[in-house]
Amino acid sequence: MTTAPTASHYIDGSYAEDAAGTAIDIIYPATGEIIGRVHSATPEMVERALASARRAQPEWAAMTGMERGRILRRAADIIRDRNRELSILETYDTGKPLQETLVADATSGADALEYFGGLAASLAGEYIPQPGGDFVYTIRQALGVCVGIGAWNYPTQIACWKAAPALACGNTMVFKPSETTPLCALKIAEILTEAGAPPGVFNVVQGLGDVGAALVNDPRVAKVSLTGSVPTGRKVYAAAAAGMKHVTMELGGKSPLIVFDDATLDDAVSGAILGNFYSSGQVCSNGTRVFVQKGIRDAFLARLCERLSTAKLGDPLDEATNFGPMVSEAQLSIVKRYIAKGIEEGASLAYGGKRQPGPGFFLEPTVFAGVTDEMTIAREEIFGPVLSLLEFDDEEEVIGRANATEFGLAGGVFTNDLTRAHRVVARLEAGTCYINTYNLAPVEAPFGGVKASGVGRENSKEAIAHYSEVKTIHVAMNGVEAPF
Ligand SMILES: NC(=O)c1ccc[n+]([C@@H]2O[C@H](COP(=O)([O-])OP(=O)(O)OC[C@H]3O[C@@H](n4cnc5c(N)ncnc54)[C@H](O)[C@@H]3O)[C@@H](O)[C@H]2O)c1
Ligand SMILES: C[N+](C)(C)CCCC=O
Repeated sequence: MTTAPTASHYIDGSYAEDAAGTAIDIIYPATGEIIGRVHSATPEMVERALASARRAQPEWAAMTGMERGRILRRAADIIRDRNRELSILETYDTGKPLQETLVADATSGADALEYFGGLAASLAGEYIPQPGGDFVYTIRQALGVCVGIGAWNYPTQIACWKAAPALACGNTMVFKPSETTPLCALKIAEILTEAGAPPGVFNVVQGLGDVGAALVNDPRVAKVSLTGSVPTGRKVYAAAAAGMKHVTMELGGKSPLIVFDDATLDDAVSGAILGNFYSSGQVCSNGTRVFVQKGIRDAFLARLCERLSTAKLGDPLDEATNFGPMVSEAQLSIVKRYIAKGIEEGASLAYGGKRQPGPGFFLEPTVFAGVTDEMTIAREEIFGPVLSLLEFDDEEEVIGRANATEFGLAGGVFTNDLTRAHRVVARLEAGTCYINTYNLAPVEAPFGGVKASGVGRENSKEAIAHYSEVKTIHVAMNGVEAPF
């Protein structure tokens, strides 16, 4: 399978190239080898993409929801048919194990296209009766040209989670993938064209933050949806506000996962594994602050370390591998610095912590015990396979500590006392909470954060409100009275 893309960008229904743009190497995280190259979009490419999206939008919005939905659902079918090929590409782009990408990436993208394709025909307004037979009705209209900007951990999923609701509502999109993972969004663009999306409906341009900023600042853009870190979110939100644009911000987290004494031990350990080591820990919603009640603490730590010793690190294309490399040397270095900081500040390294010898960006799953709330590893998003274990005594205490963060993406609780479970999640300051499970994100359910972790929601019917506007129309049936 060739991984090198046909060209860097996808504009107006076909691939486009401008070699004048700065070259960006595509590096396979498992070997460190360069497997392709794209060029950052020049101002001319950005202009072509925005002009194409602008041109295509009225015609796309004028199609019925049924017609748009049919195209999105066809794209979902094509993605499912090519799941293996797309999953391999996702693995080359990110390094995530094929075992994982086969079930979590293109499939999640297909779910989004199928779900919003199904909703597209039902996007309707309201009829509101008024005195004397007058009435008001509302219609739901597209915003116009939307910009999507992606992070590197879920390149296919992020492209689809943004494109599907945007396109279902009659918007067009210019999407900029992360510079670290430029491959997968191009395939989604190609597939949407194959499914019947007119030229310009979904465009992809490559580049770093400057290209993202050029898109966000363009006056033709009505909405910006970013998946990325909080610092980038602050910049993008501010730039969008200057243009009074709509935003969706899917940002970082430092989520609490609370394990009470009465939890089923192996389920709680499974939750901690899913919430810390899936995608080598590079997941926004990860429950990286694992608060364990004192009575179960030793058993939890022992069982966690025992189960981590069975993780299979290695070639991500081998379907037996369940723990892959970090996405890049740069991200690995960031995480190694956090590990060093954890040791320096007095946390006890209970498992892992070392880079694997050989090529690629492999880092062992890492567990710190004896972590306190003030330590850097308990406060900052690490975005790597590092779990911090903190101890607690009682419910009231742990809720206060869990909420003592600027982030608010997710939170979880493991307990067999379901009354307590509901009581605790009701008080967690988080957009998505889990009871006796962790890190699920089906397309039918809203996903997003509160506090610094984000604005708006992706997925579910909630996303429709973030990609459309309501127009109110007042109709008089009995003439018009005026004071003079
Ligand atoms: N909440 C979620 O759903 C979610 C999902 C995945 C990742 N994330 C977060 O993403 C982060 C990791 O991804 P990352 O390192 O790619 O994030 P990042 O913030 O460095 O970059 C995200 C994207 O923004 C672009 N960008 C950077 N500066 C910009 C600017 N000034 N204007 C416009 N665009 C700009 C980048 O090129 C990239 O495409 C983590 O914080 C993680 O928690 C959040
Ligand atoms: C589907 N997951 C695993 C919750 C990932 C959502 C996107 C965050 O990084």
